Amino acid sequence: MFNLQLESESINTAIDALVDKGWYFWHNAIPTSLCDALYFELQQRQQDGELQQAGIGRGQEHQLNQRIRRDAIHWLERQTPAQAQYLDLMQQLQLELNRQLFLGLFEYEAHFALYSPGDFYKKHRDSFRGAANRMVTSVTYLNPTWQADWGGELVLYNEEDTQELTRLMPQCGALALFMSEQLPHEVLPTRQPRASIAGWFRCNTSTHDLVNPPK
Ligand SMILES: O=C(O)CCC(=O)C(=O)O
Ligand SMILES: [Fe+2]
Repeated sequence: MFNLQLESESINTAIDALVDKGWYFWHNAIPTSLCDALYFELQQRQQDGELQQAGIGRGQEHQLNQRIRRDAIHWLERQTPAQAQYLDLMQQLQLELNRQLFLGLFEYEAHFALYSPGDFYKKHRDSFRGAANRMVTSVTYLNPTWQADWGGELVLYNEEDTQELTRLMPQCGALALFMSEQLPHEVLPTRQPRASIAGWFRCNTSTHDLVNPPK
């Protein structure tokens, strides 16, 4: 697995969709071999007790809230070749987003997420009060197979939150992209362990008198 690249034509399709409708579901975006390696790593980290309960908010506002989200996470920091390859692919996407949308994205952050049976993430937007610097959300799904009756769909709603836009099954190698502040979304309760990498392309808001929040 060397020099993996996202297909440039598909990147253009994805960016066009983000502009037109605020979201895109990219089937088979991430090569299966890389997904397998990431899936294995996530399972290993769970067995070794290296996942942490996910929280809501950052810094002082950070609080565990089991009623809203129940996944367990681990931040990616290029600890393994698989993590580095995944982050390289997202960097490729970031360069194109910058070039085509002039978003001024300067950073990408991502964590593994494991939803155990019964886990969910209630409807929310991916930005925090006073730190609206997440521009585009990415979620890659790692389970080798997913069946329709296993639940765990990602549901996207329109900006006004009056209507469901789509319901996406966490299929292996698929990459969901959407505008972070715009679209409310939720993860429906899953019946099987559900493995993913959630990430955010962020822009620098420090120039607007906001201090960039710590992880
Ligand atoms: O896993 C997903 O499909 C979405 C996760 C999510 O909304 C989040 O982590 O903010
Ligand atoms: Fe989210």
